[in-house]
Amino acid sequence: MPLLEVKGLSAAYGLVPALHRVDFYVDPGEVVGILGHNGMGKTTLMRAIMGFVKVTGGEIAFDGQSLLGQSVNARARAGIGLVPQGREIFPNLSVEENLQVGIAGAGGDMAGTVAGVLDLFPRLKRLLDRRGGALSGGEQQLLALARCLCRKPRLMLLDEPTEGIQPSINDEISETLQELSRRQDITIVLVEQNLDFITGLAQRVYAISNGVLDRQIPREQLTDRRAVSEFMGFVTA
Ligand SMILES: Nc1ncnc2c1ncn2[C@@H]1O[C@H](COP(=O)(O)OP(=O)(O)OP(=O)(O)O)[C@@H](O)[C@H]1O
Repeated sequence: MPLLEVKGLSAAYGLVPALHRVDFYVDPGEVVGILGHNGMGKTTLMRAIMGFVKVTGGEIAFDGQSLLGQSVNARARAGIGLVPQGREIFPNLSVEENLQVGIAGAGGDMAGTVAGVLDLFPRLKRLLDRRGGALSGGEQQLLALARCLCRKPRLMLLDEPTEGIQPSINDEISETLQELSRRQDITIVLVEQNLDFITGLAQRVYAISNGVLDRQIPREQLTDRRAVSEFMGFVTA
């Protein structure tokens, strides 16, 4: 059974449609990529799964249970974690405090959880006392990923983790996510415009274009930029 199954999902902002009958699934342990240009509906899709965007039709099932009608908090408790675009961190808290703040009061071994997550982020380990706002964009993205992991999600939704980030840190983010998917029982859905990043990580890749997501890009075509452009809704000359 898929861990996440999205069927015929539609969403709109007022009268303007943003997602049209989106269909895809993610099996447990997979890294699935969704490739799309600006404004094609990637963020809307991630936010709809997390419960921030009202859906107008279709179904989202997580672990066999419908998510529709469930609050954002209930979805988070069920094991879904969103790392939003724009690296949601607290700029005035230190790196260490940023990691603690989301799980304070949740019970359990907070120090152990933070230490376990930091094992995957050697760069952050060296910056524990640095204010979030004084980190580079790439370091902030690593911190946003680490913050999400402290809540021990089973499914991570990543909204354009490489946006505006230096290629050198992209490689580090990619390696961290690869290591994470090898080491832990975690499933990842990643929306991106960055083809190289997505093909380096994802086992399967879908294309989203104008809110329509119904086609997986065959693995062997991911190296053919013209074919990928066509899947993304732009036919090159
Ligand atoms: N709050 C909103 N109100 C009205 N329209 C919106 C809102 N948010 C997004 N849209 C519109 O919905 C469509 C999809 O936007 P979305 O942010 O999901 O795209 P995206 O693929 O994530 O783009 P980007 O790569 O630029 O972040 C766009 O046409 C956008 O203008």
